[in-house]
Amino acid sequence: MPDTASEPAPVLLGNEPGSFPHGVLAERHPAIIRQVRESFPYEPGQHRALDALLANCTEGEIEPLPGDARDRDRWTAWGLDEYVGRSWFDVPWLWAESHFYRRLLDAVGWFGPGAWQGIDPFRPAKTAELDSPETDEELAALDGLAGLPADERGRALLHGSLWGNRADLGFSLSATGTGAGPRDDVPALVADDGERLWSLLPPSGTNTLCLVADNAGRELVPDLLLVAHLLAHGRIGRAVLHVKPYPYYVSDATTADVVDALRRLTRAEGAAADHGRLLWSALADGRLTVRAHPFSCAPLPYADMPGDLRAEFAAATVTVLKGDLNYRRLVGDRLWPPTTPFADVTAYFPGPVAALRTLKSDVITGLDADTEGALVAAEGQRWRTSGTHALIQVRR
Ligand SMILES: O=P(O)(O)OC[C@H]1O[C@](O)(CO)[C@@H](O)[C@@H]1O
Repeated sequence: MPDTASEPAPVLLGNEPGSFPHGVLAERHPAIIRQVRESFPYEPGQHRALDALLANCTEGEIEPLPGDARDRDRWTAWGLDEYVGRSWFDVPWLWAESHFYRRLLDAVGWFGPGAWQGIDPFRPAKTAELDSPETDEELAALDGLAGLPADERGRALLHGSLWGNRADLGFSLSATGTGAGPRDDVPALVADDGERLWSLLPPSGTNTLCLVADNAGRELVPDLLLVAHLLAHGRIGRAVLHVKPYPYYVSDATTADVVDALRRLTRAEGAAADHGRLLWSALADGRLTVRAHPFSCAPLPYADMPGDLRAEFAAATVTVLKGDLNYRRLVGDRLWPPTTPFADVTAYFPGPVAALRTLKSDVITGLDADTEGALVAAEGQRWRTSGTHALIQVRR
């Protein structure tokens, strides 16, 4: 196996029965179709389209997009023509998963025209999570941080944002995703560059943070609290929040989810409402911007990002990417040896970059050999996908 990024490791495919990627395509995608079908009083055409998608994505071949699809050229550029006629299991796993959500939205009428245009099939699950007692408790806990020095509060909020990534609704559909926490003899945090991240954001009031969000609800709320804290304490003067232009990977945040989360914060009490109001006014005066770039739903690694997005990340003091999928796209969706240096695989990224992620897929880089050894000794390879470990990795 290679141990440097100059010899890329194999791209993950979903065609090995028993593997994590295979389970996602063969089991999780059908479960997502079931969940979506149960969440809305869909009409016959939508049910037929969901039946067809279920058959196609489990037993069929990737099909061309209809001639009038508005994003046909985009998907052509993203490799569709190359994969048409092939099994979903034989193309890169990242590509197959991403394309699944494009097709699912088509089946329920998201792209329109028609009465169901823009109706998010995952919205019921997202709003239930936002309205849950757990969210109440997390927001109330913010008041308990009030007495801490600002830096300690910042570190607590960073960890809130990191572990918020466990709250992934797609992940919770999967039996492999549930499980006990890590054993006492292995670290929950398998890499911790937290202090390096803080050192990139001195309280000068002039730094720009690009935060590439992941899930809505119980992940986005702590992400927003962290942004509010950084703005309030001058560690950043401006934040750009990247969300998805359409519903994706079940719970990924869209602009509508940002609005829901901000309304939830401002309706809360105590410190949560203060943070919500700060963000509300930051949106109004331009200190906080929301972006929904098409590439955020691309089936490709960030190494292939277009020039405008590259320029945006290049202009940031640091770009923080949240979550497992963004990590896969950042380092490449490949079976790297775990000790492959994070700095090598992210060398292409146009500026300082940080990953905050709980481990929910086989992809991992930047571990030291002792940590990898301890994880394998304690858990075999389960630590890669169980969602019970996390990391903070930074490349300056
Ligand atoms: O919400 P996250 O952290 O990006 O995770 C998405 C999850 O979905 C998967 O892509 C599987 O569907 C996993 O790789 C990953 O665990």
